[in-house]
Amino acid sequence: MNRVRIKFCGMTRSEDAMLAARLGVDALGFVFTRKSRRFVDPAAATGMIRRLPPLISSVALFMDDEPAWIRQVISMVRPSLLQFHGEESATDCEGYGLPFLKGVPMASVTDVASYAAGFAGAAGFLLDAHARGEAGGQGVRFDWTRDPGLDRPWLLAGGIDAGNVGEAIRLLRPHAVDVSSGIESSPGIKDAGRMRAFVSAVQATNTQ
Ligand SMILES: O=C(O)c1ccccc1NCC(=O)[C@H](O)[C@H](O)COP(=O)(O)O
Repeated sequence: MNRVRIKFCGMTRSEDAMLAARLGVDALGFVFTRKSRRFVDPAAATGMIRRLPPLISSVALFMDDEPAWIRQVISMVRPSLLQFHGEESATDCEGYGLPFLKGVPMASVTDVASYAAGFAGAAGFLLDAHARGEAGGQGVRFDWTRDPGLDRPWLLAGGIDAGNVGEAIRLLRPHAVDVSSGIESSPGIKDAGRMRAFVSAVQATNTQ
């Protein structure tokens, strides 16, 4: 069975990013929409990313942001991937020449496969609990008995933590899990113990 990948999202501090790297996390998300409580300045994110060891993906997250801002962030940060969390169209998402993930607002989307079909160029999808127009990173989960029916890679997000990620993986077998609130002491401030526990819980499912 494939190893389930891990993405930590909403990184704002270098010490958290470095610990995530040591723990073997596959991807780190940096939130560049000012709608977020986890907004990080692109210069600060660039510094964090440059200190990371090779082969860890950096993901730049936006939500209905101005193209000029997105281009500015890309030219400074040089992320591996983009993540769009709002009402961006497929054309919007494809316009930057980088692989991208599209967030799926599960509270509003009943047919996930049809939604995904509208984004043929997506590298993958991030299924999150919130409704259309709402920010992610709320620590809320969706109904994990819903089969998304996707034949492309997707990340499970929303309300996962060390205590429930094992159950989530067993039920859904996502390509990856994405967590923000579940490893934090407050928005954007990651907790070392919660990060360690989360990675251990995911690794335990990889040996089952
Ligand atoms: O994290 C945010 O503040 C945020 C704001 C606006 C749009 C998206 C946002 N986060 C998206 C993510 O990828 C989160 O990691 C995902 O929603 C899971 O969050 P959580 O339920 O807190 O683990």
